[in-house]
Amino acid sequence: MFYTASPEDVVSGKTTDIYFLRTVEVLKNAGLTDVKVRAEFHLSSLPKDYRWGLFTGLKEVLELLRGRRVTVYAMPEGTAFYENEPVMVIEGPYLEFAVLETAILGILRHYSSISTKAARVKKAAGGKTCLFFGARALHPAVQPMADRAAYIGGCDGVATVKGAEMLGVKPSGTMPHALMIIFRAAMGDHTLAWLWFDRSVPPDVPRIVLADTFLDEREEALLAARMLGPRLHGVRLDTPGSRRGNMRRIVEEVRWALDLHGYRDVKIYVSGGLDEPQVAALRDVVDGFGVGTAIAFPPSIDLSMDIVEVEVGGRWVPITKRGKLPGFKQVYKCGSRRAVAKWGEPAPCGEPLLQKWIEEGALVKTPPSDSEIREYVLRQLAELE
Ligand SMILES: O=P(O)(O)OC[C@H]1C[C@H](OP(=O)(O)OP(=O)(O)O)[C@H](O)[C@@H]1O
Ligand SMILES: [Zn+2]
Repeated sequence: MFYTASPEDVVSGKTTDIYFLRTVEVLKNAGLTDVKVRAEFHLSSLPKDYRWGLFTGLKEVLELLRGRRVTVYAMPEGTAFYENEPVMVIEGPYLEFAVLETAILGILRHYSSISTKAARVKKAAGGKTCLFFGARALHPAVQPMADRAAYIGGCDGVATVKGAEMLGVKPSGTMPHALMIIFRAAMGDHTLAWLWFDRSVPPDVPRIVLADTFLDEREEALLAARMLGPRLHGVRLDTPGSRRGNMRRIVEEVRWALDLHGYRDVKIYVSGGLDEPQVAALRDVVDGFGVGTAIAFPPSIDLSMDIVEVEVGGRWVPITKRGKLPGFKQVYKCGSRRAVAKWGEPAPCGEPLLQKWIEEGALVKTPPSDSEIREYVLRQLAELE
């Protein structure tokens, strides 16, 4: 048995915090079943050193809310946002979505945390390829959403079959150290693993060999280049921490040696324990990165939901708990600046960001594809600090 919730559990509200079930009971007993609210999703403080967040997870939230008597306004999935900006607003009878608040926040926070970190790593990579290798850090049941979050956040590829299938892309990956270990033990020569890899995998799979298992990276890279010649697409250096020292110098030495021997086309990829600083430090000497744990377990984008208006006697009354800003708000993108204004007031500048996606339970706007969201994110990355 896996300790995972089924889609039915989620849609039926079974994954809710218990106090929402009790809240529903109390409101029903008090005859307050039809009170309509406007509930705003926002965050008060970004993680340390973060200047923006990336709003993702909307596609699944719309799936969850479809058919419920609510109207949903939200920034398009993949929009960069700042502190105290509403990213989404749910309007309708509170009891229509009270037991879904936990799930909605869980979807938005988990997606946005991974996507924001993926975007930061992709930005640190300065245009170089950045593959998400983090499946092994996660419970397999949620792994496809992590792949989607990393992909729409800007990663160029994902490594799992299921994640790639759901995204409609080919899975990206190279080979594990296990392959060379077995060939070394069973046939006395770990480089035979590369030969059998080349003979075995489909022709469209790039021949990227792991060149750090037993020998020095420069040595293994040259052995691979000599063995596979023009069939060798690249080498992956996943150097163990005990040998890592100055990774940049190791990469520069491998690059120099490959070029010296006429293998200028062989690319160099690096993986293993990478985060933003290491990616930024290596981006001018490598052709791409494999990043796992740092994206799979990112700092939390702490979105929260707060009621900001309640309908009383047919009129919307602004109301919030202390520390929040009452009232239904729109966010305007004014060039590189943002403005938040009361919904319905004249636009202070630029373009409104929150759009209507669901009206009274019916989807009124088609969500973009995952690759369109990723392109949208990459366009924004260029102007984000
Ligand atoms: O989570 P990260 O620290 O960013 O690491 C991500 C990489 C590194 C790891 O190497 P190994 O653990 O050696 O695994 P394998 O031999 O199976 O490639 C594996 O290749 C992951 O894809
Ligand atoms: Zn390994």
